[in-house]
Amino acid sequence: MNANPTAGGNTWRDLPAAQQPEWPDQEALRDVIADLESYPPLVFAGECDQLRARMGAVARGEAFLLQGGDCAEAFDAVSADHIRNKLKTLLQMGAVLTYAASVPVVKVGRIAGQYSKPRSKPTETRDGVTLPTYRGDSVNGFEFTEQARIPDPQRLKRMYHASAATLNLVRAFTTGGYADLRQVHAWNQDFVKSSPSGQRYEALAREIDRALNFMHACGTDPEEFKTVEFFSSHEALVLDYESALTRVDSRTGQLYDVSGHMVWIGERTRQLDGAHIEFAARIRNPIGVKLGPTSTPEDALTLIERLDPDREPGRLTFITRMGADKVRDHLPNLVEKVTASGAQVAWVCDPMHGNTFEAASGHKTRRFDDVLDEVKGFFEVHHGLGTHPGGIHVELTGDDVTECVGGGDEIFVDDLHQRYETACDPRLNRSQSLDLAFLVAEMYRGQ
Ligand SMILES: O=C[C@H](O)[C@H](O)COP(=O)(O)O
Ligand SMILES: C=C(OP(=O)(O)O)C(=O)O
Repeated sequence: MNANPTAGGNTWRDLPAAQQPEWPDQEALRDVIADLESYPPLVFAGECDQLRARMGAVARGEAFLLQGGDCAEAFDAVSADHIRNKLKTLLQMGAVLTYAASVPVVKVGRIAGQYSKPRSKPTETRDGVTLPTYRGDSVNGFEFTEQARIPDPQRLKRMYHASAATLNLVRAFTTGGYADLRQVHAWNQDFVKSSPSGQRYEALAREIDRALNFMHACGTDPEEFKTVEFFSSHEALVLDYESALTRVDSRTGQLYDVSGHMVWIGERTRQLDGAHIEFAARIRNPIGVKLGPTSTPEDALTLIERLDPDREPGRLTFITRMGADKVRDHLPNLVEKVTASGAQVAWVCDPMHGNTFEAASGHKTRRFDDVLDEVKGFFEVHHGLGTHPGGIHVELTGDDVTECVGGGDEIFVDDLHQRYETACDPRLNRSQSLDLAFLVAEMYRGQ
């Protein structure tokens, strides 16, 4: 695999690129880019192809996507505990969803690269002091000081190393026996037994138990339970980083962004004539595009033309994030028109980003019920149209934070300050995430 910026990975440079850091020292940036171009890939292009094939199954209605993780990963959270808790939560959710959906669940983390954030405003003001906004650990520091908020390109190298360390541990856990399905099920049984909210899922957990015993009795090779396929993803936001990690695949001569298996383009950077779509069009990774409530069917069709000209199921995923109050009105027209065009995209619901509000305490938060309601609306719309509700994309953590309100072990607005640890948007905590998985599972079975 060769770094070859002349092969087409840099064509975005001629176009307007939204949400890019204003690096104060261009020479330092150039040095960093040169270093990044010399680093080994974080993922292998063949793995990206594998994920594209899995996403093809999602697009055809034969699999379900579970994509989740932090809103913003942080360098100081690259620890065994944080990574393990997050992975454990995702695997537990995956086990419940697999049983309920009776189709393979493709598991993709917002992990090992989710270090850059698009922001609504370029500056932030506190107590009369105005500073540049925090744009993720890949760009500047969270601390509210003038020095910390200066974009520093050296952070792009820290992002690479933090991603490598995270991915290394994820690979070790998922292939080394930690993620054994029987172990994952035992964790779910613990959740059901020990948490007040878990108890309502006892019947489902018992059914899963019986299914595992049945497979065991039938002589299923226990080795098959031992490993799990898991992929990484992040928003391809800072294009200097993404293009420095874009390489020509020696097998095929095509370009891959080897910073992660899947990358997505966000709601704020999906301009049809902008740099991000141009960048995404050049690489062979599976691509996601966020679609908010202002997206039109024409936008969606143009995105398909640009990003999936060959109409290859699995290449393009639309991650809709309408808001619970809008999903039932806005989504049908998009899905109808795209389906009528003959394109086979995967449809995935992000029930987080359209449901954010500010509590009186000043904390950005989301109501668990709104999150659940958006997923419900998403399922309803797809059932109504006979299309496949392909998955969920969720901001979550495996830690017991207090960032979103509601859930079975209810968090109240007054609790938010207790463990509000996100660097950007509020995440579901461990128990809220498991709640969501069980409730989506019930939804799936209620179809
Ligand atoms: O995660 C998404 C965005 O980066 C985030 O919602 C932006 O937050 P802001 O509106 O506080 O800038
Ligand atoms: C920025 C994000 O979402 P959106 O682009 O949908 O606002 C995100 O998922 O981190």
